[in-house]
Amino acid sequence: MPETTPNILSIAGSDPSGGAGIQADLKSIAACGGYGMAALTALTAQNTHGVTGVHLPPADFVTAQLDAVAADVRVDAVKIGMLANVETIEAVGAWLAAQRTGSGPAVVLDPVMVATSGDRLTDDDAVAALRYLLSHADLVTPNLPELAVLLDTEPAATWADALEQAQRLATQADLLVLAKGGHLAGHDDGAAGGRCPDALVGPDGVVLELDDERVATTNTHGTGCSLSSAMATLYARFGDWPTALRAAKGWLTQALRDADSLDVGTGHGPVNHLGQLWDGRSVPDPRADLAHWWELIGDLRARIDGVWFVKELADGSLARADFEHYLAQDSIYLRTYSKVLSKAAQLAPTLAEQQFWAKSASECLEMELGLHEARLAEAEARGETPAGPDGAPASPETRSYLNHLLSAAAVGSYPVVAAAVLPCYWLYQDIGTRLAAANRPDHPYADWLGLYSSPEFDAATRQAIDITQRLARQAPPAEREAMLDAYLESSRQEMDFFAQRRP
Ligand SMILES: Nc1ncnc2c1ncn2[C@@H]1O[C@H](COP(=O)(O)OP(=O)(O)OP(=O)(O)O)[C@@H](O)[C@H]1O
Ligand SMILES: Cc1ncc(CO)c(N)n1
Repeated sequence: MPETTPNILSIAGSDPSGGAGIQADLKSIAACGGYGMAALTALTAQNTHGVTGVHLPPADFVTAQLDAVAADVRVDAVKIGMLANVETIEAVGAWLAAQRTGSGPAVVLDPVMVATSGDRLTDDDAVAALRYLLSHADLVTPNLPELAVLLDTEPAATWADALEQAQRLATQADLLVLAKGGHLAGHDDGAAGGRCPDALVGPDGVVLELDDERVATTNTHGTGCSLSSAMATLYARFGDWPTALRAAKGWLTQALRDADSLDVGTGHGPVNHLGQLWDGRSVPDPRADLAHWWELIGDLRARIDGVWFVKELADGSLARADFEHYLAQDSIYLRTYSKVLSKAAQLAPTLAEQQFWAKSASECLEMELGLHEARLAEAEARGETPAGPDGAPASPETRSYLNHLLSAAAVGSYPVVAAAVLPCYWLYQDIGTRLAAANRPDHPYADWLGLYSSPEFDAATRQAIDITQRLARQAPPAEREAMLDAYLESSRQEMDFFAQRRP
């Protein structure tokens, strides 16, 4: 593994049937790429039907376990589960307070109160102490009944209520809340076709909402334990909570899909924590996911639609002189962009990819000829001759975009070149779809807008995305970072290109 493996400490109770508690935590931590450690706060006698007994070690022995670990091991993140009574909560709180001076470990608190089976796992008088413990956590992961108890209110009946309650708790306790849809009313376990939303909510509202499928299984024992330890591990690996949630949710949903291939007990069985590893799949890194890259430029995409040129081209108010300036700059751009695509063809390891880039490079030149003809027509309409493609000077914006692409082509690897050329396909295709939709027979640029969207260009864009996606997944972290940097810079340049003004 190229990254340093993070050390994750679970402070939780034992479930001897292995589906929840520290047993679930250790499996989840391992599945998500961490080194798992566990300090026991409670022993439960438990199976897939419920809890039949609880035995608690003295609180100072919980402290002794925590001190032994901390005296020796760097702890990157802590997941806290079942804390059965006030003494244990206070012991863990005091230990956390000592750890969290300066840059201590990230802390995920799963405020376990009731098992999936309905059995109570926490004393009534411990609730106030748990509220106090929130001050030592970065993220709290209550299910809907626990969220309501922490706020001293009724459980949310709708997802909108749940988000509102989560924001209230985030504001009160000044931390992130992971609102979980597992208990959403009207969503019985096993119901097919339903959704199972989760959301990260901060004091200012929803940070990330994921609405995944609800897996039709009754084997959901320990999902809360598993999710919270996955969050601790993936945060330690990736360094931010939304990325951790994307990865954790994807992993957990698959572990639920794989759950029925286990045969553990006759009640609510466990999820299949390690099934993905057995199948040779580790938790995919969301930072290598191009859908995530696309979201990273969400603000920029929204701004492109508001750029004067795009707006005026769409509504037809664009001045002819501005249109001509754009045609001239686009000509210059395409000539060099075609060379960069040829570089991608030169670097491509397979015949299919070499052919794809070479064909794209050639199509760019055909498009350039089309632009040239359009400029001739514009100029002829005014009785002038336009500057030839080799004569028109590049604007500062055009030059800046091309310099970026040329430096990627000069020093970048094949994956970096692919990432650098991608936004020109993807953003153009995206804007083009909307521009083509704005077309009408009497539009002054009707012919032109008609060119903006074609099934061929859509297919080429899809292929460029697929190639880059495969390269991003295969790239080691440093190269993936370089790919993302090149992609983000090209996206900004694309925006500035559209926004440029005629001198
Ligand atoms: N049937 C399901 N399909 C997909 N995801 C599910 C399903 N049931 C629960 N989840 C997910 O499991 C996680 C835990 O949610 P839940 O609200 O059930 O927490 P919990 O009650 O703390 O769990 P536990 O069952 O361990 O007590 C959430 O990410 C939730 O979306
Ligand atoms: C030990 C333990 N911790 C947490 C839960 C919550 O699922 C459970 N059932 N058992």
